[in-house]
Amino acid sequence: MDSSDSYSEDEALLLLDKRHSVTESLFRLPYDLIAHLERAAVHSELGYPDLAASDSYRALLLCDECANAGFEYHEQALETLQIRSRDGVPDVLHRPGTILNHDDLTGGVEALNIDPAADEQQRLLQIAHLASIRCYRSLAISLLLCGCLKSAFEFCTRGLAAAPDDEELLQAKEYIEKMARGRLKVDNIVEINDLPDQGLVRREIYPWNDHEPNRFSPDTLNFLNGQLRDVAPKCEVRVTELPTLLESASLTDDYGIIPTNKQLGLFAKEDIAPGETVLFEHSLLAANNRLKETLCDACSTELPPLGDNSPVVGCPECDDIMFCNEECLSRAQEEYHPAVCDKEIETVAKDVDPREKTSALYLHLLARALAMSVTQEVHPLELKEVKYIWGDFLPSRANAVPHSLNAPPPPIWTLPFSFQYNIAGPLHVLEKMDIDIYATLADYDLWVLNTLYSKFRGTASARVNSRTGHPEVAAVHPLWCLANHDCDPNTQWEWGGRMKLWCREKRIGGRPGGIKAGEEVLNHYCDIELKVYDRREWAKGSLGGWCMCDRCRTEAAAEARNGLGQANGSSLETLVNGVH
Ligand SMILES: C[S@@+](CC[C@H](N)C(=O)[O-])C[C@H]1O[C@@H](n2cnc3c(N)ncnc32)[C@H](O)[C@@H]1O
Repeated sequence: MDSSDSYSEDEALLLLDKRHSVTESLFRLPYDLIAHLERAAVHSELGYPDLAASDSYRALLLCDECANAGFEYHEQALETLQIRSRDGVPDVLHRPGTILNHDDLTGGVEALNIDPAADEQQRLLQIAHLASIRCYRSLAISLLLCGCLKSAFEFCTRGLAAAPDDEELLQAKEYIEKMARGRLKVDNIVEINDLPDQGLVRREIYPWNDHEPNRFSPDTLNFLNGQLRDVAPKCEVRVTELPTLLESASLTDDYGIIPTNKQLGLFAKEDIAPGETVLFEHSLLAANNRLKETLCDACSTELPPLGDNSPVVGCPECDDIMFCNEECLSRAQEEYHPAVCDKEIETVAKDVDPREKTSALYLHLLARALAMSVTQEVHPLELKEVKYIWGDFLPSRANAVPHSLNAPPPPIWTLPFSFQYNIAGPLHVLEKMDIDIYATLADYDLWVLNTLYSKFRGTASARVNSRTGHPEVAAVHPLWCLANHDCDPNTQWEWGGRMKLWCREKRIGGRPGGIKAGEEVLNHYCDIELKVYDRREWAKGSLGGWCMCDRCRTEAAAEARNGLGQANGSSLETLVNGVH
C-alpha cells in the first residue's frame, strides 16, 4: 500500500487481524524482537506511528539484549531470535520501512550481507545488528510523524552512526530537518536541543480495547451510584446531554439550539442547602513532583508537623516515605505501595526542566496507576479509579486520516505525546518496579498507557507551587470528576488531600445558592470571576473546547452586539484544570 493512501474498511480489518495475530504471538514469545518489528510495521500501516515507535523501541532494546551477554534477558532474546531466523533472515528485515515513499530505495535488502562463514552465534548477532538498523529507521520516521523531532533526530543519528550510508536513514534525516526548519522558522538547525519534541497522537478507544465499559449502561450507573453513596450521599450519576464544543470562538453564541452529545453528569437526589457539603472524596490516584518529600506519599497532602503527638507515620520497610496518618499508610499498603516499596521510584522524572513539569506530573500519575495495577494484580484499565472516567476520545475513524511525511499531525490528533514521557519514562518506571516489560505486554503496552493518559488529561486536578507557579501535585478523583462545568456553578471545590465540593451560598449576580432535587451539580473548571473570553481560554484545556454554557453565550453574544468581542488569541496551555 502506498504511504499516502488511506485504506478501505476491508483492508483495515485485515490489518487489525494481522495486528491481533502478531500480538498473540508476542504473548507466547515475549522476547521476540522480530515480532515487535512486524507489529511496528502493522501499526504504521494502520496509522498509529506512536505505537509503531513503541514496538520499534522495544525491539531495539531486545537487539541490545542479544548483543550483551551480561544483560538480563540476553538468553531469552537470543534463543527467540534463533527460532525466528532458523530459515534465514526474517522477512520483515528484507522490507524497507512501510511509511517512506521508497520507490528508489533498496534499504533493507542491500544491508542483508550475512557472512556465510559466520558461526551460529555470529550469524544471530549479525541479524540482531541488521534488526537494530531497521529499528532506528522505524523510530526516526514514526517519531517524526508524531511531531517528536528531537527524538526522531537522535534515533536517526544513532542509526547513521551504525550504518552511515543507509539510504532510508539519510532520507529520514532530510525529512526531519525540513520539518524542523518549518516548525522553528529558521534556515539552519544549529542546536539539536532546540528541536521540538512534544507531538500529538490519536486519542481514541482503540479498536482492540475491550476494557472500556459502556458508560451509559445500567451496570455502569449502578456501580458509580454505589460508589457515590458514601462520598456524595445526596447525589447520583445520570446520562445527560452536553453542548458539543468547538475549538474556538464561533458565531453560534446567540443560536437558540446548539448540537449536543451524550455524557454523564452528577445530579442532586435531594435538596442540598447553601454551604452544605456535596461530595468528600479521598483518592490515592495522586502524585507530586517535589524532590524533597514534605507531602503524604498516598494523598499528597502537606504533612502535619512531626513531634510527639504527630499522626505522621513512615513505611516500616523503606526510608523517607511518609504518610499523613495510619489510614493513608494502610490504604497505601493495600492499594499501591508494595509495588514501589524500597524501589527508589520516587526519584524518576522529579528534577526536570520547568517546561516539562506538566508532562512529568502526568508521568507520576501514570506511575501511581501502574503501581496500583501491580499491587492489586488488576489490569490498569480495570482499576475502579480509572475504568469509568471520561477520556475525551474521538472515534477511531475520525482519526484515521491518510498520513504523509509532508503533512504535520492532523489537528484532530489531540493526545499530547513525547518519546520521553509516553515510551521511555513508563518503561523506566516499570523496570524500577522489577517488572519484566516484555512478559507484561498485555498490561503495559503503549496503547494502554495512552488510554490512561487520555483519561488523566481530561480529569486530573492540580495544585501549583505558590512560589514558582509550576504545577506540583496532581490527582484524579473519579467521582468528583463526574460533575460538569458551568461558569455559573452551584458548587465550589477545594482539594487538600481530600477533595471537597460544597454548595455555594450565592450564584453569579448575587442570586441565592442551593441545589434542588433533580438539578445538575455544576462544578467550575476555571476562575469564574474572569471575563468571558478569558474564562473560555482558561477552561478550554479541561473542557476540550470553547465553553458554551448559558452565561458564556449570553455574555459573548452581548459583547459581540456591542462590538467588544476579542480577536481569537493563542490558546492558554492549561494543565491546571480548574485551579484558581
Ligand atoms: C471531568 S469530565 C465531566 C464528566 C463527563 N461529562 C463524563 O461523562 O464523565 C469533563 C468533560 O465533560 C464535558 N463537559 C463538562 N462540562 C461541560 C460543559 N459545560 N459543556 C460541554 N461539555 C462539558 C467535556 O467533554 C469535558 O471534557
